[in-house]
Amino acid sequence: MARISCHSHIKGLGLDEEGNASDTSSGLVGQKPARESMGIIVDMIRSKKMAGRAVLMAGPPATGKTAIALALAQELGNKIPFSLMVASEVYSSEVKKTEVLMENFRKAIGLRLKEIKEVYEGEVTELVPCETENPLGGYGKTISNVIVTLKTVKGSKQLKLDPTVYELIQREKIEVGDVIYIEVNTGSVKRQGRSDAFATEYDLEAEEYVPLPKGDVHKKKEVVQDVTLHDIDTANSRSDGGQDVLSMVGQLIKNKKTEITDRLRSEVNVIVNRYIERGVAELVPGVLFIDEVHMLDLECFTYLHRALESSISPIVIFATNRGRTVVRGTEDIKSPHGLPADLLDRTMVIKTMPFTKEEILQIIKIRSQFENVELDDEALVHLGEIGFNSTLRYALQLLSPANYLAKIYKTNIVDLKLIKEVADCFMDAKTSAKTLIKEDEKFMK
Ligand SMILES: Nc1ncnc2c1ncn2[C@@H]1O[C@H](COP(=O)(O)OP(=O)(O)OP(=O)(O)O)[C@@H](O)[C@H]1O
Repeated sequence: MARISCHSHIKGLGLDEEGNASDTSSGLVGQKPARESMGIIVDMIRSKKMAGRAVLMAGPPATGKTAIALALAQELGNKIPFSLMVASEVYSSEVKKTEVLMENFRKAIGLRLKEIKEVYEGEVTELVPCETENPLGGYGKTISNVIVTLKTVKGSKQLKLDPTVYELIQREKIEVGDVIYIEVNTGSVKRQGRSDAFATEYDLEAEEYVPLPKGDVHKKKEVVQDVTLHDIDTANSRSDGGQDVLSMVGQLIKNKKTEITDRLRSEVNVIVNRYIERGVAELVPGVLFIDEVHMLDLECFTYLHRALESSISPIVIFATNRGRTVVRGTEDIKSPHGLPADLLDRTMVIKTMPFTKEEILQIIKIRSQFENVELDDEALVHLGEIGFNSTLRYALQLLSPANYLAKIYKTNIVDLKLIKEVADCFMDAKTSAKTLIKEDEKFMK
């Protein structure tokens, strides 16, 4: 069963070519001004004019701040890094607050490495392993070499390769008809996809089809790899980490937070800067999204202020649903959104507004389709009412239990009676708060 998260229905900002938002598009409903402002930010990020800036998304709970930020990530695609954190993540007993922030900052800064490699590239037209008697005796046979013929638009070439390369070919599951390249220096083999000539007529396929390469089989090729600074830090924190950024990229391992020291980071920065100066690498400032930013304290804000001014800063997007509140880490300094005045001054604020009844109905409809919940009209209208009178989140959360009840009652359609039944089972936050106040009043009497 596929897992569905609360934002899975969001596929992008849903803007047209001129950057205007329609009522409902790409899973997003309403919030047109906020979506259009985000659209401008996407363009500025793409043209690299946004680094070191901060954006604050402010609005009441469940008005789509996180949803719009995730839509921005979808618009940016996977070549621009996007790192998402919730502010309370910084409070760990093992890792310093600033360390957590620094790690997320570096996850949001990408590096595009370009390397000119000498390769053999083409579509495999022949793949024949040659066997010989095992030189150590015994009955088995061993592979002495492998014959691979590669074809390009310009011509074809037969290569006689070492048995170790054959192992790599097997590991990459390469067959005749695949387009591959073999690096001359390292012997590593990379499968780029299946040749266009084998493309089928299916509407949906897992296979990626690539055109027949141009030029000679033996050539110099520019290979591009996208990594983040955090990837390089982690690769380097290994005891056997290499000295060369490019060689380290291939050795990415699991996170080992405590091993990445400030010294290591500054060493990585020096190497990265050298690569940038030589034109081998290009810095790609990405996006760091910090949700519930009012949870950060003064120490974190001071750190953020400094980090935003550094030459390699990503774009930072904050989100909060608080109005005027005390800045954490101070005695009683109140500030809008719980952000210190100087940091607030640096940010551009995007506002999200409460949804109308129509918009709430539309979102519930999209979600019910996404979660495969068949609602009848009355049930949909009633859920809309619930969403409008309590919160959108509460209405969305009732969908799954209602569907579950429907299964118990052996029906496929969730009707008004079922929605009323689940709404009786689970209380929303507002009703719960009112009940508690009443209880308190009774107690005081
Ligand atoms: N404009 C929208 N279109 C479609 N779905 C939306 C929209 N806005 C919010 N949603 C959905 O409503 C739910 C709540 O939204 P979200 O978590 O983004 O709110 P939020 O503003 O970040 O809330 P909070 O301030 O409590 O963190 C999510 O499931 C989200 O996908």
